[in-house]
Amino acid sequence: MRIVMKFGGASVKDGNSILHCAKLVKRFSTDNEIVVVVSAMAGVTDSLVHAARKCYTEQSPGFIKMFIAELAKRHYDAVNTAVAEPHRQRVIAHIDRLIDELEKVLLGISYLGELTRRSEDYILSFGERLSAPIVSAALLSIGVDSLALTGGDAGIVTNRNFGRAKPIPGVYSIIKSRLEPLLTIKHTVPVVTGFIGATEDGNITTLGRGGSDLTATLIAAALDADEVWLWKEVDGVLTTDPKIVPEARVIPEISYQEAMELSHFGAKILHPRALEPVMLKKIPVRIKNTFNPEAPGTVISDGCESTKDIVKALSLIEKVAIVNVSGAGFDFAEVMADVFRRLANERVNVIMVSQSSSELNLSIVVDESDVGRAMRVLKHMVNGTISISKLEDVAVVSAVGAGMAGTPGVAGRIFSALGKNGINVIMISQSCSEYNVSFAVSKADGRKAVKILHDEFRLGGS
Ligand SMILES: Nc1ncnc2c1ncn2[C@@H]1O[C@H](COP(=O)(O)OP(=O)(O)O)[C@@H](O)[C@H]1O
Ligand SMILES: N[C@@H](CC(=O)OP(=O)(O)O)C(=O)O
Repeated sequence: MRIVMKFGGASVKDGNSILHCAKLVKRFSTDNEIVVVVSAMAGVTDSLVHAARKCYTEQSPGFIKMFIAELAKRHYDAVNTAVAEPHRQRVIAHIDRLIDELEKVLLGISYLGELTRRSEDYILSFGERLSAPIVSAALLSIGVDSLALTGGDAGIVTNRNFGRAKPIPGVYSIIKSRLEPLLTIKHTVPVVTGFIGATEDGNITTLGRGGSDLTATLIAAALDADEVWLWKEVDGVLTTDPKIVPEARVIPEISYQEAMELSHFGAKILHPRALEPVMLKKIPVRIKNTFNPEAPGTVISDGCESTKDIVKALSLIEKVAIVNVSGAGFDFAEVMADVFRRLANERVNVIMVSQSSSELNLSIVVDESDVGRAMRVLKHMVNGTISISKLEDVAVVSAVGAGMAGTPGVAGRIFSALGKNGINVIMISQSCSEYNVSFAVSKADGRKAVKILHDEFRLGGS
């Protein structure tokens, strides 16, 4: 079989975990062709975001020194645990070069007081650029031939939408031309940096937070892989985030459509766009636990849509806000078109929409970090008839399941359970596919709402 295996940040959090991942790859590489995709070590991307923004707002040479020393130490420690000589020397020299480059970039940001999306992507790329060579060297240390590549080296060519870049048309043939010979001629295991790509002229881009899943599925589609295995710190796709409901259970099978709904509505188990490339080619995606590899995990595929479960899983997005456009006495379609054109031009990610048209009232859920920009672009529309307002500290809960389609009374059960427990619903949305009912509540009620519905639909069993 040809398998693309992605190891997330929690799976490569330290040297012991990296060695464990390398041994997993070795175990499966004897009978299979494997491409490995890795994320940055857990927490590294967040720390790079923080460092970039701190350097932008203040000149902080002391902070940079400390940050760089900690980052270097974490990676050296991992190398010392996971990599044997003679590979250790080589990978340490590579890390030294990257760390030196990162320090210079951060100093540059700090002195110039300028941080563009492009330079931010460049800084964020260091997480994966540091982890991939360590994983590759760990493989070499246990006798598995391997080569580390950046996303750009592997042919992940994207547009220039820094921060949320999209692969260009024709990307599959570029990826195939770069990776196929490594598998079929060199018989090596490529270790590709997740999350990052490059523009046609070589500038580093990122695919959006959590984007390593997307790197894996893009490569799988390009190489016509038999399966994608996403190694995570959980046993599979669960009925909800176990950090919210510890009794959440593994879902053995879930359809592409259901998994897409869940990830779009905040389930951090999967990047929201990750399934697009594999869905068309019907390549199954397995979610497996790095630290419990014998567990069967979850298979995401076509053809498991018929299910007796009405609600299969619940998701929660906590950091969102609602923007309201309201008024009367104008062409409804024209105003809608204008609102969404303005938001699209500003690259505001629209999470959910609800509207009434008797008198215009359009409610749009956006990410908390996008609300300022959304208000700024929409305020130009305010006149005698249109007004714009925002509501912050909101959470969105989604109930997902293909079995909801055509089953009467599901929405009734959801909202009466919430009502009985005193939870006020601010906004509701359900598409015609009936795969999902989503609603907004105050942020303070979000987790409680998930727990109530998990009990109501007996998702924890019994
Ligand atoms: N429905 C869900 N099923 C499983 N995990 C979920 C779900 N919703 C949210 N999560 C969270 O997603 C995380 C996924 O695991 P993680 O190893 O962090 O993935 P990665 O490193 O690949 O992003 C878990 O920590 C878990 O808390
Ligand atoms: N390191 C990137 C990409 C990624 O996918 O990471 P993870 O697999 O740990 O979610 C991020 O934190 O966004």
